[in-house]
Amino acid sequence: MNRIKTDICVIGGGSGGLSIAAGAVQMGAKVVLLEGHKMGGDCLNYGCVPSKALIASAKQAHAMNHGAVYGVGNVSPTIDYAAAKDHVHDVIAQIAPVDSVERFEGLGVHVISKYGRFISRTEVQAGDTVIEARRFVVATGSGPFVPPIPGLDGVPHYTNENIFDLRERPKHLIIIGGGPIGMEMAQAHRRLGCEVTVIEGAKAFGKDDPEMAAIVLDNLKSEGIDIVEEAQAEKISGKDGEVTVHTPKGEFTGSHLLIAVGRKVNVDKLDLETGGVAYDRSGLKVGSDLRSVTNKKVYAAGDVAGGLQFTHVAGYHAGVLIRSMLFGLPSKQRTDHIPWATYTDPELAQVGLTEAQAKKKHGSAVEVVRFEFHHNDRLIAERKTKGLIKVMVVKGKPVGASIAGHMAGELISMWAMAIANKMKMSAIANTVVPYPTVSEVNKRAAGAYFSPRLFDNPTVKRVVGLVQRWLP
Ligand SMILES: Cc1cc2nc3c(=O)[nH]c(=O)nc-3n(C[C@H](O)[C@H](O)[C@H](O)COP(=O)(O)OP(=O)(O)OC[C@H]3O[C@@H](n4cnc5c(N)ncnc54)[C@H](O)[C@@H]3O)c2cc1C
Ligand SMILES: NC(=O)c1ccc[n+]([C@@H]2O[C@H](COP(=O)([O-])OP(=O)(O)OC[C@H]3O[C@@H](n4cnc5c(N)ncnc54)[C@H](O)[C@@H]3O)[C@@H](O)[C@H]2O)c1
Repeated sequence: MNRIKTDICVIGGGSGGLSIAAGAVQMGAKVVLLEGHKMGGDCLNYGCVPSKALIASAKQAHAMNHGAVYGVGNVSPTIDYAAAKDHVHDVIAQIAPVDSVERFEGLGVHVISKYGRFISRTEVQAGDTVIEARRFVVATGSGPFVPPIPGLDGVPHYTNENIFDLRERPKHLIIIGGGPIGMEMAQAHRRLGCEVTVIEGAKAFGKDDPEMAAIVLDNLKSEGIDIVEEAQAEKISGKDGEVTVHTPKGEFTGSHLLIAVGRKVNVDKLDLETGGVAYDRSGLKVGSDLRSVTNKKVYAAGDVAGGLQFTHVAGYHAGVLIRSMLFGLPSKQRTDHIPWATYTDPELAQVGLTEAQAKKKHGSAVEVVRFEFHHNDRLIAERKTKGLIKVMVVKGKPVGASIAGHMAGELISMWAMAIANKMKMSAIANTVVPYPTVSEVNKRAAGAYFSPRLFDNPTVKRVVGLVQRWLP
């Protein structure tokens, strides 16, 4: 058995683990990184990257079919589903070197391509190596949760781990789960020529503001996606090529089945009990400093840390941990400024509190300002006018923003910056943005906050009247 002593041992080479390893080694720490499967983790191999690449194929197909309104005749594109998957894998391959063993070894990280498990409170074993570290970071991510629905075991089905390898185009894809994975995949497949049915046990986009979700859902339905809400999948039957999902709202039969009902954290290979690391179904039990509540040598990052499950959150955790592990400085995570976006068309994005959450927390102190996308000149030119921004404001400061519409995922960043830095609405209103850009919707939302204060204010009118009489 080999033995290694190191400053930091990172378990998991996905979004969180790689950010921590790269940051820590470049700042002078000795780092060992354990990855039992593919470097880059879920985001690169089975998540963000392949899903956004497939969405890009779908967007292209949709554009070809919808050119006439711009004076460019509609054409019915020839869709080669297998070639779209080649594009997906080519995109993964282009990004993979950044996350590769070679790159990390080049940075000075000792990479061990094995799964790690705790063999004591201070040691982890990976293959035939025992690593003793001053600090461990568990960044083992999550995988698809496959629910125990009767009959599912006996029927072929897909998850995010194998849908990107499917090369025959599904005639009719049934998706169980109307969260971000289900809805992104639903629209991508619909636009690539599949019939699509989404079966959702509660409300689709249930974590988002219902008014904003409705804007996106209307569009998805108008593209021909059948979305059945409040229809819990209770039983599955069928065989290869003909799968039936039984729900209280009826039976739905398709050719292929995708399961997208949430995530299960990866803790089973870790032997956390032996490491004295407490955990539950949502991940390691950590404080706001991301440190295990039962073993002070152990920290968590990313999906396994029990909070929001996004790549940018895993990256943010890396920053929080580096501050505390490398410099010994107090460092806590915040969650009020974390944005997220779902990359349907139109997109759906959120940061901070939704309208309902803001009203619950701040009562009558919250003011909600709105701006509809169809007033934006650039969006009119692009014919992308379905959309709305709502900003929740308390004492002149934004506490949340919700956006449904073209480029919502880009637009939300300005509000994430404002909330992260406790900026006032005036900071957005005072910013000059180029005309004609979609970003003007942000400024117009801030303007909507000040308009009544300036234009419907009798004192302002009186002052202006007086000044005008005296000015030469
Ligand atoms: C279909 C899909 C689309 C998504 N789209 C987006 C998006 O657009 N934007 C976004 O922000 N997020 C998106 N996400 C979420 C995002 O992928 C995750 O939040 C992110 O990958 C979490 O990073 P992580 O480092 O926590 O875990 P992961 O990236 O999953 O990495 C964990 C790594 O740990 C390894 N591992 C596990 N156990 C061990 C062990 N015992 N020893 C050694 N290695 C181990 C695994 O093999 C894996 O490589 C998407 C997810 C899915 C499924
Ligand atoms: N654009 C992005 O950033 C992006 C994209 C995809 C995934 N993700 C991440 O991955 C996570 C997981 O996504 P997800 O969509 O799998 O999960 P989710 O938890 O967001 O949604 C799952 C949905 O499945 C429904 N459901 C559960 N059991 C059901 C059943 N038996 N029958 C019918 N419906 C059922 C739930 O009501 C829920 O609406 C997200 O929360 C997010 O953190 C992010």
